[in-house]
Amino acid sequence: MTTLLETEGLTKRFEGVTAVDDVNLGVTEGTLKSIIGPNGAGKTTLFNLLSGGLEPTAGQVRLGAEDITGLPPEQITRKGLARSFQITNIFDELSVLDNVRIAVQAREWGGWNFLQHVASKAEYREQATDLLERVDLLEFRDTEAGTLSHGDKRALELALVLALDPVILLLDEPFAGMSQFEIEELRDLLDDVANEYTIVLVEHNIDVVMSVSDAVAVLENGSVIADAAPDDIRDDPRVQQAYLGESK
Ligand SMILES: Nc1ncnc2c1ncn2[C@@H]1O[C@H](COP(=O)(O)OP(=O)(O)OP(=O)(O)O)[C@@H](O)[C@H]1O
Repeated sequence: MTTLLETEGLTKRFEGVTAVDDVNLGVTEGTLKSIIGPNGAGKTTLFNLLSGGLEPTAGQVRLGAEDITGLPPEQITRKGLARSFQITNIFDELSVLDNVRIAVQAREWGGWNFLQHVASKAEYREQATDLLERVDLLEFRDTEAGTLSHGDKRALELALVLALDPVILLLDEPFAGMSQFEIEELRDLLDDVANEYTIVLVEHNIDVVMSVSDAVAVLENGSVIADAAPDDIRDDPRVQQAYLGESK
């Protein structure tokens, strides 16, 4: 099986803190890998190193055979690694459909700066409609995006990421702040999307992680202390001590 995304010796030091410490991770094509760990373990920092938001102090990030270390986020996105933008990327006053249409068009134009011409292009509209169907939001196509429920905004956000036509998706705590009902809906959607895409999920919700992941990497103090199938992670005493025990 092909490793699509890989880090080697990835390290990020802030003043006095090694947030990510010599991390070697691989994400196999077609799988969903979750990254978990207690507060301050380095998950967000790792996520930002993978997606280009931060430059590492040392080490490498590879997408396929290509070294993408230190590239700016837009370039990394263009190479096929798309990260979720945590709702802030949604245009509240625009309709749900227009939000996705702009994202599709941004991809075609190679970036987010080319928002003109959005009104007329039938093919963008068609692609956007397909994506809304994909994330079960078609019934809300004409709704103002800002009025969607929290859960539906997450689904819209997923459509925006898919609009970039990625080879790999990085999702940063998509389940945060959701009701149980919304969690279950988004989990089903994620499960479905995971059949088609390679996904990296940073997530606090252990139940979700255990049910959707093919593999789980556990960070503690910036280091990977375990990286295995969910069942093995559940049974790993170091993980129980570092993380799972904490949430009980
Ligand atoms: N910009 C920064 N400057 C200095 N220290 C930082 C910076 N960003 C993160 N850190 C430190 O790096 C460590 C890892 O933080 P990070 O936010 O990556 O952890 P996390 O696992 O995402 O935590 P959480 O689950 O609370 O979001 C922490 O000790 C944090 O205080």
